[in-house]
Amino acid sequence: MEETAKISVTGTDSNIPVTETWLRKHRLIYDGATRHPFIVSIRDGSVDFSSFKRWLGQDYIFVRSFVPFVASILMKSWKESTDESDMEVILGGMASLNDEINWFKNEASKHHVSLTSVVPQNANINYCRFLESLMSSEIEYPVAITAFWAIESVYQQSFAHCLEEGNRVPQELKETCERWGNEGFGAYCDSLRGIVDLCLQKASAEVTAKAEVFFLSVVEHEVEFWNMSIGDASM
Ligand SMILES: Cc1ncc(CNC=O)c(N)n1
Repeated sequence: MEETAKISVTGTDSNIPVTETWLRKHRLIYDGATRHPFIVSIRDGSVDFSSFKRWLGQDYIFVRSFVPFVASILMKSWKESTDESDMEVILGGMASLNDEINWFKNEASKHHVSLTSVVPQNANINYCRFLESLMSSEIEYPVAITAFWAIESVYQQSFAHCLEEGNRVPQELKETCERWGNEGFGAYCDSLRGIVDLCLQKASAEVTAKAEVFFLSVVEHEVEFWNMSIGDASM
């Protein structure tokens, strides 16, 4: 009882960081993204390789749209952030995307996936459109950085879950899991989370409420993205 009484609905309780209140409040939907059947199948080794290849090709397209999105966050942090170190965290994220694009090309050739002939599927198109809408100058920095943290953290938690004790990840997919599930990427996500919590501590209730809506949208888009990867017919 004590515990629940402390949870603030608006996220303005200064004792509990906003991201913590959201993760408690939206636990089920969040776990739906980080424990999706596609992720579970990678973890237990039952993954269908055609699903993996589909994911690989689609995610390459997503990551290419993600780069200008991160660039727009960098711009917003330069204009709107009160903390100089934000820019360095975001820049670090951008730098790793450069490496990531090369990794995708290399991985695709290993699995005989032709990246130039991948046709973006609906879930991907919708997600990329969503990213583009967040690049608008109308979107406040705290809202945009919230979405950014959520996007990175769903991948980090999903792939870190694959690497947990007792996993049966196929050899060919270990590197993929390591890419987002490694400790360094975890620390980077924690830094982003810290930025979000600090930003929202200072933000208005209106901006905080808007950030929560976008947090949930990210989680929903991530679920749709995994659904698309396993070839869900409803896509
Ligand atoms: C659909 C999706 N969400 C998050 C990430 C992780 N961020 C950058 O790589 C990703 N690659 N793809």
